[in-house]
Amino acid sequence: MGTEFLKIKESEEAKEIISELYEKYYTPQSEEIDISDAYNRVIFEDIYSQIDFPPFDKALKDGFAIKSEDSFGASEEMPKTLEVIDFLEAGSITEKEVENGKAIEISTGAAMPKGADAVVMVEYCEKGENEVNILKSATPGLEVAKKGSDTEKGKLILKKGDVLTPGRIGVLLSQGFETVKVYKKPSVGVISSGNELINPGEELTYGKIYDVNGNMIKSDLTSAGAESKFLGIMKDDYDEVKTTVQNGLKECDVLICSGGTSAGLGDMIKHVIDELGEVHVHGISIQPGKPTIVGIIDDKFIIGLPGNPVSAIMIFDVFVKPIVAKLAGRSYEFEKKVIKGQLTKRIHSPVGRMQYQLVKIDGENIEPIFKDSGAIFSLSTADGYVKVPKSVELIDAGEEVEAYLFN
Ligand SMILES: Nc1nc2c(c(=O)[nH]1)N[C@H]1C(S)=C(S)[C@@H](COP(=O)(O)OP(=O)(O)OC[C@H]3O[C@@H](n4cnc5c(N)ncnc54)[C@H](O)[C@@H]3O)O[C@H]1N2
Ligand code: MOO
Repeated sequence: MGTEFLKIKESEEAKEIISELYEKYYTPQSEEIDISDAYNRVIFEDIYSQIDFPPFDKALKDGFAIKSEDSFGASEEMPKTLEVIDFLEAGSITEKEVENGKAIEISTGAAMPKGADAVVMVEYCEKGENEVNILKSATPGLEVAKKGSDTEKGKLILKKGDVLTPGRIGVLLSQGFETVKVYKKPSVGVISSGNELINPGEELTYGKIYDVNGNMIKSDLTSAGAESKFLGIMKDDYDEVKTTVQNGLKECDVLICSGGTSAGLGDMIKHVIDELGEVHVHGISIQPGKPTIVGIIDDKFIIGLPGNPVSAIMIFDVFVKPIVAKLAGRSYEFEKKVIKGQLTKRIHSPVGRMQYQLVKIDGENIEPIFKDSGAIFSLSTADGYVKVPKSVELIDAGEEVEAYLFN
């Protein structure tokens, strides 16, 4: 088996290759789901209002529906007295019409009766047996929501790509939608590889370590909008890697492996992809994450993340998450925010590799905290990273840098 990297790619070149492969092999899919399951899903096509909302002129307060002109000049000292001819609850209707000198008692949410153009709140009325004293003058339209005043039939109410928040689900419910067409969540499988890896709950014997990458990457995939599955740990055994990869690809749109990507004896992923498909990237000129692999098998992405957890999550965040998010309809949510500040400590970076230096941010202070690619605790305290260009060996404390924030 060969042990050499393919030609190492620059970071931007690798991104372009990934993006071209995405365009060639992937198209976002949709599915119709029940509105009760719609929370946090992404709308697949523009949605137009099917009805006016509110669908009728609606009373906004409990009180009396009147002709506003009948109340002009009314006050506590000089109330206007009107005959009460009916009572309207929300959901009920009446054939009676409000004429001059008449009123209909009305509940919040009821349809306005014919003839009335205002509601006087019950607080400004004195109710008698069959009549009511109006104690305050009402303007036309007072305490009435006109039909279609919130949204008119045929108006664009939600756009393709909108994430379904409770408020947006509320809009769909007000329009009577039972189902909604959303982006189908891409199914993405994660596999960890390495003879040294053990599952949580297993005894930690000498030389073994707990698997970090599997469920760490799975959780980040969930945040990108994927249906993510951890498919377990595989040993550094060619046949086991091959079978696990083949089975994973049957049930997933994208398969992500970690570990076994570099040039060592136990590093099988590249050879398996060579046999089953094609390796498009092996090696990116960045730190951490140099041994990254991008391949295609059966028209699907197979990604080999470096085993070191910091490298794995950084490579996932920079190169893989954006395409998964795009397939899930949420790419724009993962555009990186950039802030400027001063470095608190000097950064050393390897010449010839772009470095993604983990940083902690405190106001204008940007503190480099990258130790090594296996130091998971430093990752847990990082707010983002600073990109150190490959030609730069050192950035001094006090210099201004740009930090890219994790989402
Ligand atoms: N001769 C060379 N050796 C290495 C190179 C190189 O270019 N030439 N690159 C180094 C770099 S950089 C990295 S990063 C690592 C990545 O290699 P692999 O992807 O083959 O990863 P492993 O060797 O399997 O593991 C590396 C390290 O990470 C730990 N690990 C692996 N998987 C997990 C996991 N799921 N959870 C937690 N920790 C994990 C593993 O135990 C090792 O300590 O290669 C260098 N070598
Ligand atoms: O890419 Mo490795 O991640 O430098 O440690």
